[in-house]
Amino acid sequence: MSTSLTVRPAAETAYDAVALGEVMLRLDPGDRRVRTARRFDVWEGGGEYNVARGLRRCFGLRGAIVTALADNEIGRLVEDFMLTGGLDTQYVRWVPYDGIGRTVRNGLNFTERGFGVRGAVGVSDRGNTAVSQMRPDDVDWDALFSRGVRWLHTGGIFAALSESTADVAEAAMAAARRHGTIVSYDLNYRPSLWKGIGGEERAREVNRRLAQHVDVMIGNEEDFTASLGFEVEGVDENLTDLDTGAFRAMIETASEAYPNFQVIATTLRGVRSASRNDWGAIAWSRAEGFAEATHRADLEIFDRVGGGDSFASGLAYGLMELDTLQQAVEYGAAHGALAMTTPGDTTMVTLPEVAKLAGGGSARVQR
Ligand SMILES: O=C(O)C(=O)C[C@H](O)[C@H](O)CO
Repeated sequence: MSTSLTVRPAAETAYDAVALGEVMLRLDPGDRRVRTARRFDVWEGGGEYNVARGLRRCFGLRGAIVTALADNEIGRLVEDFMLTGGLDTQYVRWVPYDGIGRTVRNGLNFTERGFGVRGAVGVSDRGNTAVSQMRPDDVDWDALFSRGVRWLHTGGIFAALSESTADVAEAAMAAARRHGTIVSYDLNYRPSLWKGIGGEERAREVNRRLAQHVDVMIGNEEDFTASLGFEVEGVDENLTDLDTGAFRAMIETASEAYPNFQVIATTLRGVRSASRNDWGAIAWSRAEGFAEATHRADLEIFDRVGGGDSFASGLAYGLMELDTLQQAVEYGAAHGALAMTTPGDTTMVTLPEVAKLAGGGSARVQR
């Protein structure tokens, strides 16, 4: 266990990680475009879910997902993916389907991954979903967390789904902390979601309220600015001439504003094109101070969606199972980098691959 956090020992818990969030069906046109597609690959994805699934599938920890789905064939396909992802689905709330989706439906996410100068394009079709209609008392949070949970992960995507989901997140986070569960939150600012419910002003009000229940706060520079109002001075959106000093200053300000934050972590991604990034990460903890992951210049990317979530799951794994914040941030950055080499939103890589890259290994053929 890292010296940055006191995480409950696995032996006295039912789950290592529980995620609260939406799980959508991702429709992926492969190397073509959505607008001219004739067939799609399907995957599942959701910012919060991807983290628990990564902890299960790559890192071998025990996880559950709390979400809601309309009970139709699409919802059951998402369930099939979640079962393949290895998460316990007993906390999925199944809402009767009305036959045409007038009152309740499941989220669809059409995303093409871009190539070179053509950026990735995402179109989500996720209004009026079962998960957006969740209420705080839909789940008996005290019953769940009294079973013993080491880690809860949720975030700013779930909080932005409707007027009610921020209250659901707050109920879950408060209950988790009452039972000694570490709470992580990825700000994941999505302007398209906040637009219908009060825009950036509401995003800040909601995220500032929820931040008071967070132990481990995660986001990139845009997230910290749009969601919490902390500026990273002097960087442009492509992070050219990256100066990590500006990130350190922002993190110090955030740590003073929220004494409950034990760890703050941000990815450093300079987007050179759809298929190339500069990639790194910086983390801070109250106990250990700053740690920076190895900076990877000009990283090749196959599918960037979910890279930040895989960073979060590698970081969480490190904070639960490894010794130092430096190891945790290296595992996060390595897992994020590797997850972006495969299609879909979720990880397809193994713990030995993450450990090797985090330790400075190369991509030489293994046979
Ligand atoms: O939940 C969303 O908004 C998505 O776009 C799904 C993706 O899996 C997720 O955001 C990746 O971080």
